[in-house]
Amino acid sequence: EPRLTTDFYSKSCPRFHDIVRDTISTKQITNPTTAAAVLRLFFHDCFPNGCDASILISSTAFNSAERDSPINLSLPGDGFDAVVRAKTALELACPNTVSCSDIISAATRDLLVTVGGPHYPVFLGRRDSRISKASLLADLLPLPSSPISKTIRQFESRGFSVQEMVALSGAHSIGFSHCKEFVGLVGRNSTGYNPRFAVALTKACSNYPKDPTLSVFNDINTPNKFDNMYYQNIPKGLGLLESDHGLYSDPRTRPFVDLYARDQDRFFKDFANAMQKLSLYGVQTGRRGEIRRRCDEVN
Ligand code: HEM
Ligand SMILES: [Ca+2]
Repeated sequence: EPRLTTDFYSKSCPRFHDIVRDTISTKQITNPTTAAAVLRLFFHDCFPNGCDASILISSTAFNSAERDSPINLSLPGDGFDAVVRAKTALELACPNTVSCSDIISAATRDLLVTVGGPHYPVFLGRRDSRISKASLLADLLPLPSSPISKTIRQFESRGFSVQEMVALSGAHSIGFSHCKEFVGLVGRNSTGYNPRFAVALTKACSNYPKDPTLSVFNDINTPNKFDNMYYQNIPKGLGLLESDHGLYSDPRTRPFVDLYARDQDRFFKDFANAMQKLSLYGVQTGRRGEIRRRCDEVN
């Protein structure tokens, strides 16, 4: 099995990195929600069944694809659009050469850097899947309402430690969540929400049954900056999702929340390593898979 390398396109597409960086930074400037959109797209592509761009395939009359499974319906169009733009530019420069899955990984890293996150090397040479089925996705991604033990098991079964899970959750330092993902639990006493924050959230979401697009920043203090504020918020009851609070009520995860809250360098280091590890999870190389011509359909 060939291994991924950082210089995979150095001969076949020498401008690969420049083209990805240029397209996504233009997109991020016109639409600042792009970074979070692509980061979540990356997670939802890689975590269930490996980084193979299966998330980008559109459904057909004969196949309901991953992106149409309920958990993926809230993935913002800007994430898909950013990848498609980079693919279009890359097909002009180096036709039939660059996989959509490599674009997702490189774009995620570049966008993280534009919002203040750590830089890490991106290994390349992934091939794209020929299969994308909504039905195969059931229960493979964590839900905010999942018991933390279940989420830990999901990460451990893919080789990720509890510490890596907590570090990756720092992705919620940027982006937003729709009201329906958290509002049901906000008013209950048993949960970890700061009472004033709970009142503000209830108010912000009061019209959500009529307006399902209503949403709230994941990190109320620095919503557009990738930093360790997410971990500083949680002990104060300012985490948005029940799964964010959950990291503080469980003795297995709590020490890492405290560690990352006081040490941003340590968070960046562990996050970068865990992102690299996730970007290699379940990849297809060599003769497996294909280089998709269009990211939204198999060749
Ligand atoms: C650990 C369990 C996790 C749970 C339960 C969870 C759940 C969620 C939910 C419910 C949303 C809101 C989606 C919406 O309403 O549109 C969200 C947003 C987000 N998640 Fe997670 N997530 C988890 C881990 C991760 C990881 C590991 C990453 C990336 C490495 C990630 C990246 C994101 C990003 C960037 C957003 C914001 C998306 C946007 O602004 O468009 N999440 N997550
Ligand atoms: Ca932040």
